Amino acid sequence: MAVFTPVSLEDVTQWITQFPLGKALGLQGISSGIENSNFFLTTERGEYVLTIFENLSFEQLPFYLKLMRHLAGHGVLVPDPVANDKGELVTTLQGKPASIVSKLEGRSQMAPQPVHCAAVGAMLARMHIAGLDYPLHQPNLRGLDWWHETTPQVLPYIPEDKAQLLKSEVHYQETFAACEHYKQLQTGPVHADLFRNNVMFVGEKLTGFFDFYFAGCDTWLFDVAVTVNDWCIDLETGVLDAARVRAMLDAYHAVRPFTDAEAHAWQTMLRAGALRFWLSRLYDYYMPREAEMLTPHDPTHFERILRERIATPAPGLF
Ligand SMILES: Nc1ncnc2c1ncn2[C@@H]1O[C@H](COP(=O)(O)OP(=O)(O)OP(=O)(O)O)[C@@H](O)[C@H]1O
Ligand SMILES: N[C@@H](CCO)C(=O)O
Repeated sequence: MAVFTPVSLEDVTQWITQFPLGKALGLQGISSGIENSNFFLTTERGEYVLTIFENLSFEQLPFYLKLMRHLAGHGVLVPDPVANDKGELVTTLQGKPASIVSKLEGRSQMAPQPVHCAAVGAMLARMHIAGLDYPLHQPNLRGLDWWHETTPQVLPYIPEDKAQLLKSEVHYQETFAACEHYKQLQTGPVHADLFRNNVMFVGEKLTGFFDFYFAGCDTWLFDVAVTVNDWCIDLETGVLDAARVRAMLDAYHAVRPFTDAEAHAWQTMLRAGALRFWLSRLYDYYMPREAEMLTPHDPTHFERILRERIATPAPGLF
């Protein structure tokens, strides 16, 4: 159940007149998702997704929605937000911030093959390049500073061996982030949460990336690491599947070649990608916020991935 704020077709009849979408013909709550209230919205102009934001504020939302608008305008396949008659992408519905975006065709590919990983890698590289001239800046709010301040909050809840690993990995990442190699890494807007459930496919054809609400400015390589850590693994063990890794990295590299600095940082960045989600899952598990944690994600999945990345070198970037 992921409709926290109920909305009926009647509720949107008047509201929708501010958008160039004609009349609302149908509204259907979407059951998956745990952050926001989402609805499929049918209008005289076509199919859309209406989102009511349960946690993000009016001040925070323009970074994400304008980024989607910018990327869509540069030919990257993402939901395109619809502006109202005042040019606003975020408006008020049921007293909360709300937006309408185009509906992507297809469904998530939860058992990806190399062909799907290649499509994701190529689109990710296109997205990074398209973001270069995006004028707004917001740091990755789940980046190094957040790891630093969140680690002490979860330490009291976890056993000693996990606490040691967490502390030493945060220290390792902070040390790396201070070095010259790290400073040479290309940065810009990144998705930062490009898991299998945030990409749509029709068969082998990628139709779009969505759920940009963890996006922020960070190294491009961090985005690649997060994506590889989800798309190219055996879900039981966290072990990388060489064929899927190769397909994703080669497709990315063909669009935007990796640099030597990135090759140097790659193994560390895969660890960073695992640490980020281990920590956020620990945090959500031990300190759940009311609406969100209907089904907390399993933190040990990313602890396993982190241990595996430390123990076994991954295939190189190129
Ligand atoms: N633009 C879109 N086009 C097609 N379907 C969409 C679109 N946006 C969302 N959906 C559908 O709605 C579901 C929930 O969306 P989403 O994953 O963004 O939920 P959420 O609650 O915001 O976030 P989370 O994934 O963190 O729980 C998706 O799994 C997808 O099926
Ligand atoms: N992708 C995140 C959830 C937030 O979208 C996770 O698996 O922990």
